[in-house]
Amino acid sequence: MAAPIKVAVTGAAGQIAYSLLYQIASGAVFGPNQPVYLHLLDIAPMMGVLNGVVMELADCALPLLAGVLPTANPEEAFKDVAAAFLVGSMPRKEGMERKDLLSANVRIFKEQGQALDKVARKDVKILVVGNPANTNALICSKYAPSIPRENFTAMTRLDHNRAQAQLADKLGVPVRDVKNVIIWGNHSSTQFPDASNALVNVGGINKPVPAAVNDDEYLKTTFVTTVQKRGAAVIAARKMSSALSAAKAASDHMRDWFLGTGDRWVSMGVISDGSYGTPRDVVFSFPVTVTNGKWKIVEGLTISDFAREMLDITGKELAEEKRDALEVCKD
Ligand SMILES: NC(=O)c1ccc[n+]([C@@H]2O[C@H](COP(=O)([O-])OP(=O)(O)OC[C@H]3O[C@@H](n4cnc5c(N)ncnc54)[C@H](O)[C@@H]3O)[C@@H](O)[C@H]2O)c1
Ligand SMILES: O=C(O)CC[C@H](O)C(=O)O
Repeated sequence: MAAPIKVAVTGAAGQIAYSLLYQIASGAVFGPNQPVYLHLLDIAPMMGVLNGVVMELADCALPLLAGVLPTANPEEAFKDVAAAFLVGSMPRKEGMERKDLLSANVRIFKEQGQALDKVARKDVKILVVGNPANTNALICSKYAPSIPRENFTAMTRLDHNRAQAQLADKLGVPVRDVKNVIIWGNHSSTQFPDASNALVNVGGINKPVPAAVNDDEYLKTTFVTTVQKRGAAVIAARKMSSALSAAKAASDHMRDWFLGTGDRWVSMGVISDGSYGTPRDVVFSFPVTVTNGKWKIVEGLTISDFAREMLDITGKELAEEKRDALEVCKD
């Protein structure tokens, strides 16, 4: 058995963490032979609730859980961590605009970037879940200059999983038989869910999804808007933002980053190098593959005129969010 790794989860008393912690502590993320020591961060008024979560984790009697540290101090939470799930921040409620979140949440990621910079391992892998996730990841990285920028990622895996599930449903196949959908851009309603390179396994042979669906209009309209608006639809139905599916997506993202993507690509918000004509230095969701713990943007895909337009819209929103966030962080 390997030595335990320290893993931080922020917003640990919240609803996403309530599903996520079990997945991490049961081995679903770092593998069945990797013990974990959980560092759980939340704000001081939530320490009572957090202690309840700590009790429940103990009561799960999980063999891979080497220990738990609940804390309200970011520097304690991030000390020597190999992985950090940055979930803690305010979720959007019905009636709130996503932009309302930016000023409320972006400061949290400035402070946490500074703490990570001081005390985390320099090879720490950071996944930002808290919204606006892409821009929060960018800000966190900006305030942690001693950690490589490629170690900061934002979660678009939930959108990726949603897109895969929509296509599987449309084609009447199990979700595992669809691969290589892409979420481009921001984790927001400007994201571009793209099925043009997706494959479906039919009788052991991979076929292009566009040919199998045979309905371009659906792929450009209903498919795109359903995925773009899925988070809002869950909020409207549950009166709370998605949590079970968000936790599953966070597990998928970190597992694939640590253990590799195999024969499929996945969507991750990563620092843009300008690939596919996107704005540089924003956290943009691309198709990536991962080997030996390093992600790489999938290159050489054809971008249609329709896709170009969609990539430009979401890129413009990210550039605007970056400007607004830097303004908020000035003081
Ligand atoms: N990227 C995605 O796909 C995705 C999907 C779903 C939700 N989200 C986002 O995830 C975030 C969390 O959602 P939730 O449903 O778990 O919310 P929640 O309100 O249930 O929990 C959030 C927790 O964060 C804590 N918190 C607030 N400020 C903190 C700070 N400075 N440090 C540490 N903890 C802090 C709160 O006390 C609370 O316990 C929201 O921003 C939500 O919009 C993102
Ligand atoms: O606030 C939103 O619009 C969405 C919340 C969450 O990010 C999701 O995708 O389910």
